[in-house]
Amino acid sequence: MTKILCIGAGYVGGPTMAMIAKKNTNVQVTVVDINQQRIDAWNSDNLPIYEPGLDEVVNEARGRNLFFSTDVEKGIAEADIIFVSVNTPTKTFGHGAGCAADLQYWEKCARQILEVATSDKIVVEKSTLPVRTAAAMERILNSGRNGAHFDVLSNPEFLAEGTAIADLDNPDRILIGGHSTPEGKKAVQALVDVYAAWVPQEKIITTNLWSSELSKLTANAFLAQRVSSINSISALCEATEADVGEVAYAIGTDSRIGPKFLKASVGFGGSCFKKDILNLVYLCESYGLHEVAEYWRQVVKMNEYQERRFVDRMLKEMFNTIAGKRIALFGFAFKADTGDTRESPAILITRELLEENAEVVITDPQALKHAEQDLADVIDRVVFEPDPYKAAEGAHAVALLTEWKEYKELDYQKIFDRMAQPAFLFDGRNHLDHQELFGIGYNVYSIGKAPLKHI
Ligand SMILES: NC(=O)C1=CN([C@@H]2O[C@H](COP(=O)(O)OP(=O)(O)OC[C@H]3O[C@@H](n4cnc5c(N)ncnc54)[C@H](O)[C@@H]3O)[C@@H](O)[C@H]2O)C=CC1
Ligand SMILES: O=C(O)[C@H]1O[C@H](OP(=O)(O)OP(=O)(O)OC[C@H]2O[C@@H](n3ccc(=O)[nH]c3=O)[C@H](O)[C@@H]2O)[C@H](O)[C@@H](O)[C@@H]1O
Repeated sequence: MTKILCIGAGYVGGPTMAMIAKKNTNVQVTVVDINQQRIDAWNSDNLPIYEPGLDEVVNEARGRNLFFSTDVEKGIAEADIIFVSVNTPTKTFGHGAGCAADLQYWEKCARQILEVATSDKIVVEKSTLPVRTAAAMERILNSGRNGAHFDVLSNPEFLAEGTAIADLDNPDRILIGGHSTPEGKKAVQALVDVYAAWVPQEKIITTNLWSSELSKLTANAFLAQRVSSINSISALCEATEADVGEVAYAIGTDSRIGPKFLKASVGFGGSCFKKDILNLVYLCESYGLHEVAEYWRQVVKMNEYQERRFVDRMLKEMFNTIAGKRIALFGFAFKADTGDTRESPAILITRELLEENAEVVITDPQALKHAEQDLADVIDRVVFEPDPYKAAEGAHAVALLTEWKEYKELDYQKIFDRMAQPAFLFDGRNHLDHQELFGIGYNVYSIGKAPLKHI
């Protein structure tokens, strides 16, 4: 029986391995992590991440051919294929701080594999990494003296949070990068076989290692660029009374542009877009490609502009002062259907509102625990309220920051009746029915559209 190990039981490692185990009943899959609490949660009914459909997949495979453990060494010793899916955050210190990828967790794993392994292994980069990381990994792994041989593959993950299970079940493609040597090809084929259990062969793309590594950074950069592009146009729409939704629809019907990822918003968040673009920027800089670096850096700059612009607009429209005013933030997660708040625009927006001495109340159906951690240093200045009606009680403004479905279904008349007047609603996701809200009496401000105001 083939044994697969995954090091790192996070947003990628957990769901991805659960799907591999579900689809390959003849393969034993173990997911390990140094975080005991996380592993305990994976072994409980209360999984450590919120992801629609995840419970069912885990329940089907866990205990059968899917196991979660903190015994990293045992896992390494027994495995034939080792996925490494540890975090690769932006470096916060030393050379490349604020831009380069921090590879310390990855390298620690490589060294631990080298230390423990006594038989040949295929080591798969699942984490998102700078181009040519595999070369460094190969050098570390194959520096051992116990005769074990390691083939390094790149197999980046393209799932999006909130739709991880659907993305894993029916991926647009699986990308596997490897060497074209006989051993390299054999390793690639072993990984192709794992995915071929449910993914059609024509969707499994094999490339050289460097193309695979670079494709992951490029895919995220292109996706984020689309969001920044439409957000830049949203600013122009607000200045000209064009409607960004109409513009996005009109351009998206061009089959060369396509309709996806053109939703103007308060800004993109998530653990990866910013990190991966900065990683790309750093790589370009280190190869002396300064113009290319600057081109991509602008995508991140535009996103920061969009986040700040949202707060500036709130301030301006609420008579240039929000000091002492209660502002209810509807949603803190970086997108709907996840409890994840990493790089959520809500973090910067909360902090900017606090700078203006506003009284901030945060509500979110899944992300309040993470919100409390993100705002630990200002926790006594923020109220966390699971009930959106209570959050909005006495508020001068509601700002919708996450497009949770439940926010469409609230009774906005009831909310309006309990708010301070004039009542403001800032829809950072263009998620609600603005005409209806205006009819109730709200002053409605959305992204890239003319405001609907009574005052
Ligand atoms: N979150 C997402 O939607 C996506 C993330 N990625 C990439 O996947 C990688 C992982 O991301 P996430 O799962 O979000 O990170 P995460 O932070 O949720 O999980 C990483 C896990 O690795 C564990 N870990 C770190 N060092 C370890 C070690 N030496 N031994 C055992 N466990 C160790 C940590 O304790 C943590 O639980 C990153 O490179 C990210 O860029 C790629 C596609 C999607
Ligand atoms: O490498 C990663 O981590 C992943 O990053 C993104 O996935 P994710 O960040 O989970 O979520 P997205 O759906 O891409 O949304 C990212 C951000 O962009 C925002 N967004 C997205 C689309 C859009 O039209 N407008 C918009 O503002 C979302 O609200 C969210 O804040 C990519 O979509 C995945 O393919 C990739 O695997």
